[in-house]
Amino acid sequence: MSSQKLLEVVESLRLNSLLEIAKTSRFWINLISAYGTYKIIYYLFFDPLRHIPGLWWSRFTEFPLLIRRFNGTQEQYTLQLHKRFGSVVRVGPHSVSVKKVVDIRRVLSSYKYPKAEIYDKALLDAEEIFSTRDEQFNRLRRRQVGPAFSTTGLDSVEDIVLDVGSRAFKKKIETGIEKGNGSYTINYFDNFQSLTADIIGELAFGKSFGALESEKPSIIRLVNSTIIISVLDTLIPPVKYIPFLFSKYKSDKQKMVDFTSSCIDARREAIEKNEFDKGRIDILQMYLNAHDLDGSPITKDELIAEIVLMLVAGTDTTSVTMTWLLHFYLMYPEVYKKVVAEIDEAFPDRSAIIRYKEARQNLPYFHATVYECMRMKPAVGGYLPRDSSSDGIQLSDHYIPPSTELLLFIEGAHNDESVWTSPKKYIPERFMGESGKELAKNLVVFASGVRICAGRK
Ligand code: HEM
Repeated sequence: MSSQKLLEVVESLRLNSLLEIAKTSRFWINLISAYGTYKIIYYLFFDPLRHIPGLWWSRFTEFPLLIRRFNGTQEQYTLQLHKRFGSVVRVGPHSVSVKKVVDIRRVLSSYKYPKAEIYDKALLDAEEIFSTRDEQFNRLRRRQVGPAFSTTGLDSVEDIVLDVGSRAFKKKIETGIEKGNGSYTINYFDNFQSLTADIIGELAFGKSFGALESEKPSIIRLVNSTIIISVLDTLIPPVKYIPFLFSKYKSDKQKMVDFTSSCIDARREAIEKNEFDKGRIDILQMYLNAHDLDGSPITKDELIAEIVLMLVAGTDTTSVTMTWLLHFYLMYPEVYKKVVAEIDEAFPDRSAIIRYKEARQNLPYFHATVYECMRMKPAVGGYLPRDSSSDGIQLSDHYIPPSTELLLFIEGAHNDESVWTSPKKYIPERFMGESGKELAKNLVVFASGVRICAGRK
């Protein structure tokens, strides 16, 4: 027998005996005990997050938190955890929830603590301003689109916004009341959603979607499908490669892309034919004028991704906020009466449309009610996940080691007793006067710092 053959026999014998051992229950009991012992020793003596308070399971898994995310109780649950454990709470093997405004603002103040890995999955395939974790890329995009959100930019489109927004909505309600002989039933969330989509349509796609006039606006379905299929692609990667799975959502997403592409072409054509108003500074125009880091114009795929992102980022956030504001007015009629009295006094002509600057200057109480609404019901609720960077970070009394996911808890910040008195109560007056202006700086409804919401104005 050659030495090679001998070696093969010995190998197979070893393998066979190993397989025999693996068949015994004792082997598995020993293996599990060894793993358990290793984990216990690790979590007691070596786990870098072992000093952060939290429930015992958080050392092993984030699963219980995930369940609460899906059943819609994450916010109340995390608030309870903070009440019990303090301003920084461990909620998973590598993640902590952060509640204090001062800590959250510190993390958000610089690019040193980038968006966490979860953002890597963009809405469409191309990188865009929101999901990028790259500082240079984000700076570039913010610079490029910035003029569209500046005071000059917003002034240049205010009439368009008023036309597709306030005037269109007023007309719809008046017509409805007329047709209904003085009575008109309206789903205000749906209408706010359509109205917001139409405005973003004008600013980012170059035309209103006509959603407000439609009974069942297809653009809302396309946006929702795009979000759903993008989330499914992220959670279950094979979905992307099996054509018949969730085909309706996939086809809607493709329609969304095709539609956006046709809007970009239409604007380009209007520019070529000199039919475009050069004084108009909007999102689409800013991106059409922009160049990438290497000096080349933004590609069509990148353009589409940026434009669709604006619609997704702006529609539900704004309409949910408007809906909550109306809810608060209904729940607190005395607040509503004060708002109406303030408007009547500053703008006695009820048929006139109030412009942004006039409202800003003359309606402090109205603005206070909006701030208080956003404090209590932030449209982007839950967590903003960030990475603790390669140096780690000191937050309140805790040092958070590198590579930890910092879950910046918005409702937590908006209920931080060191900042807000009686945080559970709706008190718009807290935002009045000079002290109110200072207090408003503690709102993180639009995040804060370098990645603050680009569309917050
Ligand atoms: C009440 C309305 C809105 C709220 C509460 C809101 C909230 C936020 C928040 C919390 C973020 C940070 C998200 C994170 O870091 O994960 C954000 C980012 C962003 N928002 Fe808004 N948003 C609103 C409206 C809008 C509108 C109308 C637009 C555009 C038309 C917009 C565009 C963006 C963009 C582009 C970013 C990404 C900025 C960056 O990462 O540099 N948002 N928004």
